[in-house]
Amino acid sequence: MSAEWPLRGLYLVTPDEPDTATLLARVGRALAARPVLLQYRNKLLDAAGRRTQAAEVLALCRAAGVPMVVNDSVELALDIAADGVHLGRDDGDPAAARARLGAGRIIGVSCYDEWARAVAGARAGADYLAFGAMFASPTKPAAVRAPLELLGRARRELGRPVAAIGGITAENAAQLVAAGADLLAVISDVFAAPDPAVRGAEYAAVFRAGPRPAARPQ
Ligand SMILES: Cc1ncc(COP(=O)(O)OP(=O)(O)O)c(N)n1
Ligand SMILES: Cc1nc(C(=O)O)sc1CCOP(=O)(O)O
Ligand SMILES: [Mg+2]
Repeated sequence: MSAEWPLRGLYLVTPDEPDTATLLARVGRALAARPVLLQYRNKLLDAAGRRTQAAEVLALCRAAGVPMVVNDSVELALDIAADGVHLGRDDGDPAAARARLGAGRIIGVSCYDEWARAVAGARAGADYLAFGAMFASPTKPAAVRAPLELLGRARRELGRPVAAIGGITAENAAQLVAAGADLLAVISDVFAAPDPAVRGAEYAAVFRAGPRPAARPQ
């Protein structure tokens, strides 16, 4: 399936849940919050376990009409026919990923706190550029912190949707959207909540108040 453009809204990233039934139950609730994008991410399972989970999460996303990207692996994205991939500094070259995936699939690139990575990612054809960590992250406590100003600068100068990640909560989300974030990438605040559907739905109001979306990259 293709993503709705411009990409703007809640972007859910799955937690490291080893039990597939538990993960699917949590994802099922979270999808009820109508995220614009979901990333399958698991840093603990082996490749076979990740493939099984990713394929099952993709089926839930398809049923909900939500595009799903895979963290780290172009091969896994191709294998299960996901909607794209998210690549960090250790995950391969975004331009090579574009050559493998073609024009229709989503490629997101981690930029951390580094402007040069954002410029290179935009040149390589990334569909969105992710900055973080914006706040202290329960999932990645050692992540480098990124200044809020990078969000607005990327939005103004690079013409790509901008994702913010790291320690985002429904309470601190508004300042990120006001600063220029199009996508709020969230793990703990939604997936550790008693009901991910209820917590996820709290993000909708933040986007109604924020700046206008960035144009789709050419
Ligand atoms: C939306 C989004 N932004 C950043 C990341 C982090 O990617 P990376 O640095 O490759 O770290 P891991 O997620 O692989 O641990 C992300 N996954 N998603
Ligand atoms: C996967 C990831 N990448 C980050 C970065 O800064 O690049 S922060 C992060 C974890 C985000 O999880 P939570 O919403 O629980 O803080
Ligand atoms: Mg990675």
